[in-house]
Amino acid sequence: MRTQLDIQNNYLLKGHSTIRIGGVCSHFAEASNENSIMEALEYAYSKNKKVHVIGAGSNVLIGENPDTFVLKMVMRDVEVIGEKIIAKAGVYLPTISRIALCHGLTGFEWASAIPGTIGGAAIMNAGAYDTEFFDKVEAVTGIDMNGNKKTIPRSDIETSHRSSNIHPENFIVTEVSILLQKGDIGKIEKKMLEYTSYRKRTQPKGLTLGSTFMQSFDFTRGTGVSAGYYIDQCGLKGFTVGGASFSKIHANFIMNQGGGTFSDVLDLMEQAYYRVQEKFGVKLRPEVKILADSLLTRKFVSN
Ligand SMILES: NC(=O)C1=CN([C@@H]2O[C@H](COP(=O)(O)OP(=O)(O)OC[C@H]3O[C@@H](n4cnc5c(N)ncnc54)[C@H](OP(=O)(O)O)[C@@H]3O)[C@@H](O)[C@H]2O)C=CC1
Ligand SMILES: C=C(O[C@H]1[C@H](O)[C@@H](CO)O[C@H](OP(=O)(O)OP(=O)(O)OC[C@H]2O[C@@H](n3ccc(=O)[nH]c3=O)[C@H](O)[C@@H]2O)[C@@H]1NC(C)=O)C(=O)O
Repeated sequence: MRTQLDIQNNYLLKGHSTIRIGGVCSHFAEASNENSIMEALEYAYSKNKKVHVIGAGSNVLIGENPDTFVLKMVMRDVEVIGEKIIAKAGVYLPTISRIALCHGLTGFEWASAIPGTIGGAAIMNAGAYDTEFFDKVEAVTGIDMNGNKKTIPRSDIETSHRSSNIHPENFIVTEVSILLQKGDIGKIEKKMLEYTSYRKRTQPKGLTLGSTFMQSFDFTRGTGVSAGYYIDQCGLKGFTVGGASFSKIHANFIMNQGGGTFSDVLDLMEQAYYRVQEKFGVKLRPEVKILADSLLTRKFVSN
């Protein structure tokens, strides 16, 4: 019998999401290498459970008691070869920005205060300040749900706003190769400070999942429009359900004010979805990933 992986039953997930909401999953383990991923897949298959991967949990809203195997990526090695940085999936984005700065490499300044991991960023095509994760990616390596290892070159990866054709239900990202350019250390640091300062001015601190909904494309203006703009225009800043509210600083951020629940957050999302649709005819699309067994009563999630 294989014993390397420490699998825990009936595990409380709350601490693994940055909004600090979430119930008990049937199985939980931390993957520190590829073997542990293989072992988790085998075990989940034997128990007929789906595997859900989490990184920093900065974008995942966790339901009451998901009957699933949650695998947290804690693979955190980083290698720098010339202008290339090869990072394991559990490495935090700001760590890469700081390593790039130390090596005088430019192109990853945008991520210096983004609270996610490389793996989460690859699945979601993370981005900020008109830059996207895949702008600097050379290849993504991972393991499919049958246990096969595969490296996907950037040329085979299709991306759009906050999405790529790498889907977590088929593929667990283990490593990303990022190609940057030599730059001026002073300029790199200045850019990082500017981004961090913009973030501090425009986004709230606290228990949140960052942007709740994606930007919507405005065809007349030919640009993406912040969901925060639409939600704000509907007068929802500060609007509260139970222990959760829309931030007074940025309307697209839902804050857990203490004691907020999964259903409080879904109720807020529902309010925003229907009010924005009524006022602007725009259908907001959730940016947050929802880890829950059933959402059949919440039609807005799949609209
Ligand atoms: N621009 C900004 O200001 C912010 C951006 N973000 C971005 O949101 C993303 C969240 O990152 P993170 O907190 O680590 O992710 P999460 O832990 O929140 O996971 C989000 C989803 O991504 C999938 N996932 C995560 N890691 C992996 C992996 N290694 N392999 C396969 N699937 C994976 C999972 O899908 P499943 O459950 O289906 O398995 C999970 O539900 C990042 O892209 C981050 O940059 C977050 C906050 C602010
Ligand atoms: C926070 C995230 O990413 C953020 C990223 O940090 C910022 C900065 O570049 O740009 C996106 O937000 P965003 O579209 O809301 O951009 P912001 O710069 O915050 O806001 C744009 C504009 O919307 C308007 N706005 C925003 C919030 C608000 O309450 N009211 C309002 O009117 C303002 O005009 C503001 O100038 C990303 N979100 C998405 C879904 O693209 C995340 O992914 O979790």
